[in-house]
Amino acid sequence: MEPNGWREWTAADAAEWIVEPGPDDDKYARGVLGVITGSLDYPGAAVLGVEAASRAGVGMVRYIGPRRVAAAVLLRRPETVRVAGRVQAWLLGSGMDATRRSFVLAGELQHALASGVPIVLDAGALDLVGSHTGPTIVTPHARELANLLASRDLRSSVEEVRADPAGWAVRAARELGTAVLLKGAVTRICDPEGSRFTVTAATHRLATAGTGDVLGGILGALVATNHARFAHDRSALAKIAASAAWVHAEAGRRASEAVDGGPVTAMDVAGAVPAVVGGLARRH
Ligand SMILES: NC(=O)C1=CN([C@@H]2O[C@H](COP(=O)(O)OP(=O)(O)OC[C@H]3O[C@@H](n4cnc5c(N)ncnc54)[C@H](OP(=O)(O)O)[C@@H]3O)[C@@H](O)[C@H]2O)[C@@H](O)CC1
Ligand SMILES: Nc1ncnc2c1ncn2[C@@H]1O[C@H](COP(=O)(O)OP(=O)(O)O)[C@@H](O)[C@H]1O
Repeated sequence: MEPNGWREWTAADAAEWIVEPGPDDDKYARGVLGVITGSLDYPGAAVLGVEAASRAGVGMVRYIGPRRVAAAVLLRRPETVRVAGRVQAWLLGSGMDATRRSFVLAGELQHALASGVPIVLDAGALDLVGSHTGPTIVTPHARELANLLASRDLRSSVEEVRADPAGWAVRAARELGTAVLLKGAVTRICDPEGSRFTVTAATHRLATAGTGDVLGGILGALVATNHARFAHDRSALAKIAASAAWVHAEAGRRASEAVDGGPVTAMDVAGAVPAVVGGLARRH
């Protein structure tokens, strides 16, 4: 246990948030994840997030985004659905630039935020925190958190956030009124209710482009598949986020182990996710 109530999330904890499909389940009952990510500048973020969500186990992924980005997503994951419809959770913002948001995209994001379902806000959608209506988690790295807080008149710099990530994550959760997942070698997850969890990465090889987009996909999938539990547990989102970070860290470790401790790509991490999820499910 770290000071001030921070607790390292374990495999046993994460296993509680892996939902196994049953005989009465269909794709809708398991949970549908809506994804609005990627851009013409960063199409890969959409591909990686959808790949990771699909690999983490979800009923269906609906992808909304530019036609050319959607084509790249479908090339990799042809089971992705492009038709709008009901979802149990949204993943918004990876690979987007908040300063270059089209009118159409702004409308789609607002529609998702007004839906009342749980939301994961990443990268280029972090500025939209506050217009959410359902349980929401923001998933910044240190620079993104510093920028987000500065835009809310909470003076902070990336140096300050790096010097005291725990303190700034808690401050952000209080200020924003949402759960916070602050990425780093130690990922910190907290919420306004007082949840405080850490996930310590087993390999620093995760510090490579796109692994955060993979984390977003894993988290989106776990939120969608745990949708029925939000009504009974006010800290559900923080616990799900810690579980997603644990799955991500373990997938990174296994992907690197598979190449004798060598380098991993973001797609390698996504590829290792099914075995990690399977291993957790075996603990049930
Ligand atoms: N494949 C994909 O589609 C991927 C898509 N991705 C998507 O990209 C989006 C942007 O997210 P991000 O976290 O990369 O950028 P961000 O927080 O805006 O910080 C940028 C700052 O970094 C700094 N900087 C730049 N170069 C540097 C250097 N050599 N050495 C040191 N510093 C350097 C630079 O600061 P400066 O040059 O001013 O010092 C700049 O201000 C986001 O939507 C994400 O999802 C990513 O996941 C990657 C894979
Ligand atoms: N030094 C490190 N050691 C282990 N994991 C790290 C390290 N630095 C970053 N990570 C992890 O890698 C991921 C990077 O995410 P992010 O910063 O959003 O990058 P990107 O936008 O390129 O996907 C996060 O899950 C973070 O926790």
